[in-house]
Amino acid sequence: MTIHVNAATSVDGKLASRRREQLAISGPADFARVDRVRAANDAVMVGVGTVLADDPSLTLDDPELVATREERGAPPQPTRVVADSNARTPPDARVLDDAAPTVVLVAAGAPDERVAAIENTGATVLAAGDERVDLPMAFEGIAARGLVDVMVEGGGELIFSLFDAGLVDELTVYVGSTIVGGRTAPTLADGEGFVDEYPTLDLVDVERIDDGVLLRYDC
Ligand SMILES: NC(=O)C1=CN([C@@H]2O[C@H](COP(=O)(O)OP(=O)(O)OC[C@H]3O[C@@H](n4cnc5c(N)ncnc54)[C@H](OP(=O)(O)O)[C@@H]3O)[C@@H](O)[C@H]2O)C=CC1
Ligand SMILES: Nc1nc(O)c(N)c(N[C@@H]2O[C@H](COP(=O)(O)O)[C@@H](O)[C@H]2O)n1
Repeated sequence: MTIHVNAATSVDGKLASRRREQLAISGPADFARVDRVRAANDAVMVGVGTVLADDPSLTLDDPELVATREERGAPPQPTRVVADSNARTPPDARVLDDAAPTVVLVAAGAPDERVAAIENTGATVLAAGDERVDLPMAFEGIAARGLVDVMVEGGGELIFSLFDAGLVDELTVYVGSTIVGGRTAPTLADGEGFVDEYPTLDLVDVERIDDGVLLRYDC
């Protein structure tokens, strides 16, 4: 199993503004790179905070990338995965449309009626953990369904938990040339934050793309 986290931040490390609305930090070349990373993976994952804030589709729009996947015997679109302990994903969210398969990871305590509403859209609901999605257990569950190479697009709460659990293999961060600011604006890694011990990463590549820089780390 491999877990590749990719995100775009401002120079000051923000994923979005304090309004928590989707912010285009990447330029066209970086968005095209993100699509190639999506195409290379079995699944594209976000936390429910990103679904509620951005209503992303998490699909491939470029027919050439779809064709490349089909040539290697993969499904046309990667499976979308949402970490959503309490089944808060709205049934009309774009991640629950029929453009690609979707797995919603919930906790055992998720309300039955919300789980049923998600299942009625055709998505698969997998329970892992009691109160909150247990990420190692959840990844075992999706690996059993053949989803072994996973790209995670955010947001900061989910990314922190993945580092906290030691689950990240690769991190790519596109740093756009802008300042967002705001003490409550989401950052690359939010959660409780580390103290005393911090994950250290190996910087393996630096590349200029559009008007920013792509940093690539082994974790
Ligand atoms: N620039 C970029 O590259 C990106 C920017 N964004 C931005 O980030 C913001 C959203 O980020 P954020 O609010 O952090 O949301 P996340 O997408 O990280 O979702 C966080 C939620 O995921 C759920 N979750 C389930 N299991 C876990 C777990 N084990 N660990 C952590 N979270 C878990 C939690 O809700 P629950 O307890 O209900 O399960 C949690 O509140 C938006 O403003 C969006 O625009 C997002 C992605 C990329
Ligand atoms: N790589 C990257 N650069 C940015 O500037 C971004 N704002 C994001 N956001 C992520 O992309 C998702 C949108 O996906 P769709 O275009 O709707 O498929 C969004 O939800 C974030 O995960 N990423």
